[in-house]
Amino acid sequence: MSETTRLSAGVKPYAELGYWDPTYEPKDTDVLAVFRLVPQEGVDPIEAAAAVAGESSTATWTVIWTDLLTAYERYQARAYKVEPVPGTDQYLAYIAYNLDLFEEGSIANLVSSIAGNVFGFKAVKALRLEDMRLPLPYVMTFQGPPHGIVMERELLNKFGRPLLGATIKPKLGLSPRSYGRVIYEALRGGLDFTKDDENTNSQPFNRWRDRFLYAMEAVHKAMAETGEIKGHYVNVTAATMEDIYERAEFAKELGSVIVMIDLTIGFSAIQSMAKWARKNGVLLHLHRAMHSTFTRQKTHGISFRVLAKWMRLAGVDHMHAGTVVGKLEGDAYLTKGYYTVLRESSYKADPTLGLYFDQDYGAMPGVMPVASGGLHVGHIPTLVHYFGDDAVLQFGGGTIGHPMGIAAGATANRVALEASIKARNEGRDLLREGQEILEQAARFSPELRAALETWGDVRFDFKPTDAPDFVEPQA
Ligand SMILES: O=C(COP(=O)(O)O)[C@H](O)[C@H](O)COP(=O)(O)O
Ligand SMILES: [Mg+2]
Repeated sequence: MSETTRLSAGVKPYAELGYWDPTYEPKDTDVLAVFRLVPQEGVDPIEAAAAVAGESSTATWTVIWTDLLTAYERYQARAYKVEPVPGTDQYLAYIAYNLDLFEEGSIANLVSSIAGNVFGFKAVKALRLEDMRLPLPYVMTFQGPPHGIVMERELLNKFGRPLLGATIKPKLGLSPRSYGRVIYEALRGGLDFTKDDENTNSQPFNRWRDRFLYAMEAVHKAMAETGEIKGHYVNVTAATMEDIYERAEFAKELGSVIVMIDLTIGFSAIQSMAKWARKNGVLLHLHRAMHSTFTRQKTHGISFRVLAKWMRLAGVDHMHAGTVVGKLEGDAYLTKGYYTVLRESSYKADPTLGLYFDQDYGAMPGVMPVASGGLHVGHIPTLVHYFGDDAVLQFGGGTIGHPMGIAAGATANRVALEASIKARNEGRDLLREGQEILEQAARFSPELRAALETWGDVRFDFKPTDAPDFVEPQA
């Protein structure tokens, strides 16, 4: 476009200002984003896509002469592909951003850029950030997980199987001493970890310092009795960074191998804690509290796969990533896609897993995904089938609700897991033969037998899908 055209004042379509360029070939170093976009009635989808590209990079609503004081063409994001989603009013808009638009190593900057204003644009009825490709030179400006999956296994000295955990329940109301007793029972019974819940912070009936003391006493006792390394995710979530550091330091002093934060503390606080965790040799567990407010709707918000990618870069060792089978929503194939985003060193685009772009993380370690929410022993073969070894499987109610007690609940989970791993290693099909494998193991485990009798029928309406119910349209 000539500079005279550009310079003439007034409001011009974003598409005409260079924010739409179907001939653009994305560079290896570009940040790529794909948005699911529903334009308002009467709005051209290409103009809507160009508007998103404009607002998330350099543009404002009218032509401004100061653009000419910059290398504006370099800084303009470009919508380069807009595809209709058949049978809907939706479009997939692909946008490329020059790497210079982003500050190194800042999730806050990335989110303010890509999601700053565009979700409130009048031109779009709905908008969802489906996926992003983050180029390796940009990935390398982030610290990433403080330790990662490989180092976590070395620290814990646990290999060849998923790890087992439990959220302490009831999540609110227990006194510190009773709380510690639940931790001790669950760990001595066979779990690797127990965990504070997302809203277990420092309530009047259970202040953080007291909770940490009793929790860590329980952990040390269970370790001494079992000869295994154990952990309790002490939730250090608090109102200010000073408070968070104070709690994390105290957890470390008490010998905790892991601390926990909630997503609600914010992206920069998470990055600060990632640095603290690496410096102090403590694992960092992230609960995704609040994520469903923006990840759940299918046409508006931000996909969980994008959040998972951001959190890997921000730097956590664990992240809740869905279960497929439990009490919370989640499609099997899309959830597998989230696990891929968290764990693999690199992967190729795969529409069946909801992965729109290739991604290369270089040497950045993987995050251990955590499956949690409404799980019980009956789910274990399916979970191992879908997620393999590098995951934490967590059973709160499914440990603490066991009719023979908490330690028995933990033992039932450990036996079911080890039986499933043995069967898988012998080449058995965990999806088809899961029930039979558990029944066989229960012959030698009264704890597993009782767990199956109590929860065996609780399915949360789960039906294993053989094929994804979601396939993205091809151009
Ligand atoms: O309290 C629990 C699980 O308790 P229970 O095992 O008794 O259901 C966790 O907060 C959820 O796992 C959150 O879900 P997600 O991990 O999917 O974010
Ligand atoms: Mg919870």
